[in-house]
Order: sequence, then C-alpha cells, then structure tokens
Amino acid sequence: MAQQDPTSSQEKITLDIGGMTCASCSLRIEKELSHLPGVGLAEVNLALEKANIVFDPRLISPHQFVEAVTGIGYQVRQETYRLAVEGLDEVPVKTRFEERVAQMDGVYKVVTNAATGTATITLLQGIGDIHNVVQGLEREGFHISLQTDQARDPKDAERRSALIRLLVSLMLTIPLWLAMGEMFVRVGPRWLANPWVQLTLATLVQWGPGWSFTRRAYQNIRHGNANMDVLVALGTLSAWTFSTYNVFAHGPLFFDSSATVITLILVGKYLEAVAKGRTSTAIQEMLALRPKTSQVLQADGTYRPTDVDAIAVGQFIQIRPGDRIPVDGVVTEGHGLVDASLLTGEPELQSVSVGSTVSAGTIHQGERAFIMQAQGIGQDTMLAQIVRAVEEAQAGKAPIQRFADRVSNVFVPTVVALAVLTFVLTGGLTANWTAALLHAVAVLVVACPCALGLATPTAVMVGSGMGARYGILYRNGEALERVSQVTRLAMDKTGTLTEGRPQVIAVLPYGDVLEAEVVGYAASLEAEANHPLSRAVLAYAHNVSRPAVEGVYTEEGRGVVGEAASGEGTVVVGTEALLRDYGIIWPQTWETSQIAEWMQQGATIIYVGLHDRLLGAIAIADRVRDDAAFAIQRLQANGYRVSMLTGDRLPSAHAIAARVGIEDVHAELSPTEKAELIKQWQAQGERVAMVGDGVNDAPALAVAFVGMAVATGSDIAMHTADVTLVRPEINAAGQALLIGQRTMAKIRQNLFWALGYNLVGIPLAAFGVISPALAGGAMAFSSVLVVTNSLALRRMTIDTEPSGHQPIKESNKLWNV
Ligand SMILES: Nc1ncnc2c1ncn2[C@@H]1O[C@H](COP(=O)(O)OP(=O)(O)OP(=O)(O)O)[C@@H](O)[C@H]1O
Ligand SMILES: [Cu+]
Repeated sequence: MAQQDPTSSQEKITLDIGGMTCASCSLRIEKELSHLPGVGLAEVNLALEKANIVFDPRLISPHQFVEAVTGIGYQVRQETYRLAVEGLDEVPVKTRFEERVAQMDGVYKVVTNAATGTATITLLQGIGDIHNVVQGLEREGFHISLQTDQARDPKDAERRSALIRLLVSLMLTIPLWLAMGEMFVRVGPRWLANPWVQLTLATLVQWGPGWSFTRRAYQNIRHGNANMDVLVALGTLSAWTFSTYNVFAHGPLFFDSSATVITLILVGKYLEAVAKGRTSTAIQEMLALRPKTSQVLQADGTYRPTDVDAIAVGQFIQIRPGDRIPVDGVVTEGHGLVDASLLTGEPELQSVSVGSTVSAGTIHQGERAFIMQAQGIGQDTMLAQIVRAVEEAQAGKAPIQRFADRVSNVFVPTVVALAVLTFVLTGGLTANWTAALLHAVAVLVVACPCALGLATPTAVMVGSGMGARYGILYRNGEALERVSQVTRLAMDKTGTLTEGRPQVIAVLPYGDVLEAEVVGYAASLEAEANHPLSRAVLAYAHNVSRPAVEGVYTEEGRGVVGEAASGEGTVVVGTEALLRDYGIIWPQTWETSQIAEWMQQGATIIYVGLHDRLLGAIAIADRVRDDAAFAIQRLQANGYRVSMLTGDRLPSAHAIAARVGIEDVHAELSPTEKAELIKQWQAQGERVAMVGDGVNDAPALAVAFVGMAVATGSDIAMHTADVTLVRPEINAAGQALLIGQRTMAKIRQNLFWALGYNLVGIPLAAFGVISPALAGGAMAFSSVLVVTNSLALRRMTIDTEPSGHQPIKESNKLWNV
C-alpha cells in the first residue's frame, strides 16, 4: 500500500461535489477516483456532497480529480474571486503573478485581465482559502485588493435554481391536475381537456424542469452507470412518449403522470437538500463562534477593531465583557471569566488570569476587560482543529454503510429489470398494454435508491455533530460505530481518573540526606522528562538548586535515569524496582509505615537514588476528577465493566479505585503490559474502550477496540485515538458511548425503513395498487423522511444524572495537609 512506502508522500484533500442524486452516483465517483494513479483512498459522502481523497501529489494533481469527476458528468464546486492587482498591465508582473498564483494551494484556475488590472481566481471549494492566497501574494510583494470578499456559495445558487425549477414545474402541472379532475367532476375550463393543451404542458415539464433528470441519466448511462435519474427519466419518458403517441392515435392520455412525478420528485429533492443542509448545523454553529473583528493593539497604543483574519501571532488583543475570543492565546493583563460551553460542552465558567491560555470561540463573561496575546491563529486554533476533526469524521464512511453500498450497486439495474418484467407480464396476461405501461412506470419511479444512500451518512453527520456539542470528537464513522459495541472500559489512572495536575505533598529523605538534595537530583532528571509526575517535582523544586546531570533518558513507565556531572555516579528517580535494577542498595527497615500510609491515601511514591545510595522518597498526590465517581457508577449501572489500569503501585491504585468505585484494579503495569491485558480481554470476546491521556498509554489506546483520549491542554490533534474527549470529564466517555449507540440505532432504523419501503413499494406498484404519480410522491418523500429521521437525533437528551442512582457525595479532597 502506498501509505507504507516511506518514500511516498500522502496528501489529503476534500472536494465539494455537485450533481449527485443517490448512492449510485457517489459510488460511481468513488470508483472513478480510486482508479486514478496515485490515489490511495477515495471516499464520497452523499449527504455532505464531499469527496475525501488521499493521494500522492507527485503522481497526480487535484486538477486531474476535477477532470475525472466532470468527465463522468458531475461537478466539483468552485469559488471565484476577483482581485485588483497593481501593475498587472506590465507584462513581467503579469507573468510572475500568474505563475505564483497557479502554484498556490487550492487554486484551480487564474485568468488575468491586463486592461482592467484584475485577476479572476477560481479556488476548489474546501481546499483553497482566499485569505491565504491573498496573504501569500502580498508576501511575494504584490499589491492586491480583494474585490468580492465572500464568494457566493455555489450550493445557494443550486438551491435557488432548484426552487425555481420546482415552482415552474408545479405551475405547469396544476392545470394538468385540473384537467384530470375535469374528467371526473366536470369542473374547470373545458379547454384544459384538449389533448394538445395537455401535450404542450406535459412537454414543457418534461423538457424544462424535468430535463435535469434526463440529462444526468444520459450522462450516467453513457459512463456505464445507473442511478436514480435513470429510473426517473425512464419512467417519465415512457409515460410521456406513450401519451404523445396516443394524442395522434386517439388513445388514453396520462400526461399528468409524467408531470406529477417530475414535480413531486423536484419538491422532494428540494426538501431533502434543505434537510441535508441542517445536518451540518453543529459545524456551522461552531464556525460562527469566531467573531469578525476584535480590538487589536495598534502602534499608537490604542485598541482598534481589526479583522480577525488579519491578527498575527504576538499581537495584543483587548477582550471586553461579552466579547468572543478571536484566536488562541494567553492572558497578559487582568482576568476574565470564560464560557467554553459551546466549544467543549463544559458548562462551568472558567476563571482565567495572567498566564492562562484562552481559546478562540469562547466567550468572556466577566465584568471587566482583559488583554491577551495571540499565539495560535487561523487553522492552528483549537476551534479550527475541532471543526476539522468533526468534518473529517462526517465525511468518512461507517462500516455499516458497506451493506447499503452493496445494495445500491445493483439497485437500479434490478429495478429496471423488474419494470420490464412487470410490463411484459401484465401486458401478456391482461392484453391491456396501457395498464402494463403504467404499472411499469410506477415500479420505476417508486423505487428509491436515495433513501438507502442517505440512511447512514446523514445519521453519522448528525451524531458526530452532537458529539462535538458535548466536546466529544469521533475520528470517523467507524469510530462512531465501534463505540456502540463496547462492553468494557479500561481507565488509566493518572491524568484520566485524576486531574493530571499532581502535587508533591511530602519529601522523606533517607538517613542524614538533606531534603534539598533529594528534590534537587529529582528535579534535574525530571526537567528532561515529560510526565505529569515530572511537572509536580519541578513545580515543587522551583527554588532548589539542581545538580547538573548528563545523558538523561526516560525508562518508560518506570522513571528517569542520568549521570551526575560531578562524577558521583548514576542518578535514578522512579519506582523501587527501577532503583534496584540500577544497583541501589535498599535499606532493610526504612519508614515503611509512613510510606504505606501515604499510598493508602492514594499518593504515588517515587524514589531518588545516587550511585548505590538511596537518597529518599517523594510522595505525590493528584486530585480525583470531580465527576469520576459519578461517571463510573453510571457506566456500571449501564452494564459496562469498568477496570483501572495503572503503572502505579497497588496500594495507591486501590486508594483511588475505592474513591471512584472501581473494583477491578490492575497495577504496576508497564505501557506494553497495559496493551497486553487489553488484548487478552479482547481475545475473550470483550470489546474494550481504553480511556487514557496519551501519556504512557499510547500502546493501550492503539490496541483497544476503541481508544478514547482525554485531551490535555489545547492539543486535541490526537490522531491515534478513535475518540477524543475535549471536555476533561470522565462522564464524557459514557456520553461518547451513548451517542454512538443512538446513532447506530438511528442508522439501523433508516436502513430498515429504506429497504422496507422498496420491498413493499415495488410490488404494490407492479400490481398497479399505486399509480405512477403516487409512486413518484412516495419515492420523493421516503428520502426526505430518512433525512428527517436522522435530524431527530439532534433532540436526543444526554442527561448528566444517572438513572435511579444518586451521585456519591464524598469529599474529593485527596490530601489533608
Ligand atoms: N518521570 C517519572 N519520574 C518518576 N517516576 C516515574 C516517572 N515516570 C514513571 N514513574 C514511575 O513509574 C510508575 C508508572 O508510571 P506510568 O507512567 O506507567 O504510570 P502512572 O503515571 O503512575 O499512572 P497511569 O498508568 O495511571 O497513567 C509511576 O507510578 C512512577 O512511580
Ligand atoms: Cu428517491
């Protein structure tokens, strides 16, 4: 596989695809793209209208993707911008400009006009960002102004023209209904019954608003594909052709059928598009969290409103009460009260002061303004990362969809065959070829491949959007599906069940060793390590002198080792076993009762040794997360087995486990042993979700059926985890499982409905129980129903109280100093 070849480079792009009507379309595009050279993976999402492509940029360029997609009759949506460029009338400037622009990310086409001094740049939607292009060009020394700031969303235009088509179609069809009614109830003007009037109206519908179906059907058939349009076009065209023939042959007319089917399907498709648009509201809401302008410090010392896109790293920004924070950064003056609920789902306001980090998209709810300095802008902000993560999850396919894809692949040909069969059998048996044709037409238009195609992706979109609202990010549709099957949770102790902000609570020097010596040596080593325990030691040792050490390295899950620069020997900090391994002689009787007592209270003990001498021990305690006990109890009440895995000693582990209500404790595990244990459980048929913070549990996260990473700090780019919990709460793990279950239930419901609809609808149509017009209406609304059903997921309540159980009300204070 290309990804495993170290010499190949992989890039990923997302294209916006237009013109798809059902799963046959998305599968066809997928096939076309994945057969291109240099493409590793191509996934096309029908609901989002997006194609995700992983490719090797040295073998293929995005231009070829666009050609491939348009070549089989679909469009890649583009955005067009006009720029005024200074000096464009000089040939060298013009040439250089064209060269530069063409090389920029996402630029599909550039057309310059020397006479007007303007350039028209076409960007591929989803890849190109006009602000980046403009900034890049300005860095190259061009003087540019953007004339149309916001490209019109091509989807809006599509939707508008769809609405116009549907209204035109409706206006032309209503007279046909009246003509129909006239035959029965004798109302309405007589001339409507005139065959020529009917022919005119139906022809206008068929070749006006209905042309889009015929055109796309033709394009599909020409490329060896059969999609929904083929069914609609075949059905309506045969009704129309036969009626037209009958105008001359004086036979029965059923122009109203073809026109009604077209009108109803246009209505259905329009409603479907509107509903599909709503499945991504979670992301749009998140993007709207960014303000347009903010108060940025100018050279003259005043704060003035500045476009958020123009904020640079290092600039100072004034955040007034009620302001939205524009970029990621750190507070440099004053303090604030930040509401991050829309970003992470965390309901409580966080108070921030000088040195605290703040994230773009959060809201300042305090009384007074504070000043922050920009650190992360644009695509680097946590908000941007979250949005990207959600978008990626939404675009990917859940495994359950493969089933729908398989059905879709043969769906249209099967339906066409059934329609032919209906025509031949009904005609042959009854000799009524008019009825035979009507039945066949009904079969063609009642069959709905779109509901089947939309069943999974719309639910995945709404589900992952719901997750984002609660600060739960699924890596892809597969992760969403997997969490629904979890049977057991393995919880890491440090940083997961506890807050991951451990503090030194006591130092116990051995013999006549000085406390400063114990702390000093420990700090020298810990300065080079990256472990929550290191931070605790360093914070405690901030005014203790640290002896120089060399060649420091980390013994994963055991401690840190180095050489004293003074030549006194090896310095070791970590577990008792580690110190023994390095030849430190353990004193027979030494304060063991004191240490045991600390461990009983949940503290972690680390030891410090030099050469062969024990210098002492440091006790470090971490607060248990506020909601841990409640969340664990809730998980257990919901039937999950919960276990604790830790590298720490058993007594300390038991102390914490008792506090949160976990009975199954596995202590003194190395990172690989944690992974082994999970493998063992999985071999016994359990599906394990490992919840960890990514420090020393990456192997376990990787082997687990589901890896859930509790995000620490502002780095949520945890690409190895299936689920990232942005909100630092254990309860989020349970909510992640719940959202997965609900989403999968919704998908099953959708698939059941979509399949059942076709299984019932097609026979009914074949036996003439439903007329073609009714069939068309049913088909249109069945897909609307599927999307609406997915949207109902948004109303799911993720309550935070356990059902029937009271949260344990126990003091969370770990240490009584
Ligand atoms: N940087 C370090 N300094 C000192 N001791 C360490 C260090 N890293 C690990 N240790 C020792 O090794 C033990 C196991 O470490 P490990 O990182 O595997 O687990 P942990 O952080 O205690 O807990 P958990 O496994 O729950 O995350 C720790 O309890 C500690 O005694
Ligand atoms: Cu349909």
